[in-house]
Amino acid sequence: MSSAALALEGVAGKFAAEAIRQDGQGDRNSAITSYQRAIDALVKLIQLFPDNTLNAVYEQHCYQYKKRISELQNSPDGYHSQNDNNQPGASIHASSSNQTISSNIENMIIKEKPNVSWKEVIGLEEVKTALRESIVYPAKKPELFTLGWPRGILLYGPPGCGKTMLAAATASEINGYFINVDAASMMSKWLGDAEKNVSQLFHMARDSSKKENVPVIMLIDEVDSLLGNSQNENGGEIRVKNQFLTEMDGVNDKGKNLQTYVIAATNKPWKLDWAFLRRFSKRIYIPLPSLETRVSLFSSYLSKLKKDSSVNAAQLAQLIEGYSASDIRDICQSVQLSVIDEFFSSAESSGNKDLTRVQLRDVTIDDFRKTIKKRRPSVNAGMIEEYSNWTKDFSAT
Ligand SMILES: Nc1ncnc2c1ncn2[C@@H]1O[C@H](COP(=O)(O)OP(=O)(O)OP(=O)(O)O)[C@@H](O)[C@H]1O
Repeated sequence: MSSAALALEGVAGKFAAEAIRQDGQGDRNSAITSYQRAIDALVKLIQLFPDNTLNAVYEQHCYQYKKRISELQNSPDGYHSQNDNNQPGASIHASSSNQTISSNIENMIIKEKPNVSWKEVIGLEEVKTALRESIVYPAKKPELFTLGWPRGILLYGPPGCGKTMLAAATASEINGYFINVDAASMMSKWLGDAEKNVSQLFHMARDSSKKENVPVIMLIDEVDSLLGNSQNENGGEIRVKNQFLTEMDGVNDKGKNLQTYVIAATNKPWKLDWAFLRRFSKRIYIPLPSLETRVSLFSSYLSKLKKDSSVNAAQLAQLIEGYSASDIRDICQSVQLSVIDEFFSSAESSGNKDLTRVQLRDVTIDDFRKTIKKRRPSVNAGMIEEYSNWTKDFSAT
């Protein structure tokens, strides 16, 4: 989460805590004002950061605060309808309410049958082979694996190179559910006790797999944030980690009857300790795209662009060594946006309201050069060296 989002979240949390205290003391008017301020801060947070995975949780808080404001405004003493479990604050500090934690967890995870295919993941052929061997084959023919097979797979490497896509494509290949969880959000104070979140999550994955008899792939993104430096109020990182390890042991020991796989993803594998790594017996590096992959990435994006003959995937791929796949996508998008911008500006300045008469101009290689000049790769050379050092010591495919 960005520091601006964190700061805003802090403001909302402060008002909410104040509201709950005032509410508890029977200070109705102050409580209403503080609940309203908490709502305002949360609404702003949701508007400014629409992609934040915690937004569903914030919305739920807003709903509860609004409900409480209307109770306070409408009943003579404002207090008769409450009990401890449905106090508005119970879900913020949800340390004792399993039900709230469970609904929060369900809100923040996406359980879906994904429609990403292997073909859409460009390059990374060795990684796809490793995932086929570790997940796809055992899921399709478990009886062949008399010695068992690994359930925990770690994907590590720079951001934006396909870790999430690969996990989703694997789930799609075995026609399974894909549960995508952001570990940093799971540790957030808004979701209460992180230790319970972890067990709830595994419980839900196992349950879905058993009840519906489908394999489940659980992707835990930013898994390093489970293991330290979190904002967990109780400072319970060790307990969270132990809970996670226990759950992983449960998954690893279940034999061929359990079709639940845990893919952990991280950009900072060096933050993971051995107790953790031991449970992830496959550890696979997802590198920056090679020259060949960059050519394929550009070819794929260029095929959807209106361009002139100066634009050529092989030449562009040479220009952007060190960039990630998502950098490449962003560059192509940004080039397209700049010509679309021109399209609308020229239509407006010529007073031409009929957009069908204006022509979108072709993208040229110069458009790309300008955009690339303004945009640095999102990963630096120092980090790549760190990955390669870590790979020497810990990779396992
Ligand atoms: N190998 C790839 N082939 C095609 N597109 C890719 C590939 N890798 C990344 N992309 C593009 O970049 C976007 C981000 O990729 P993805 O989320 O899989 O990266 P990630 O490695 O999981 O990043 P992070 O570490 O930030 O979570 C994808 O939605 C896709 O558009």
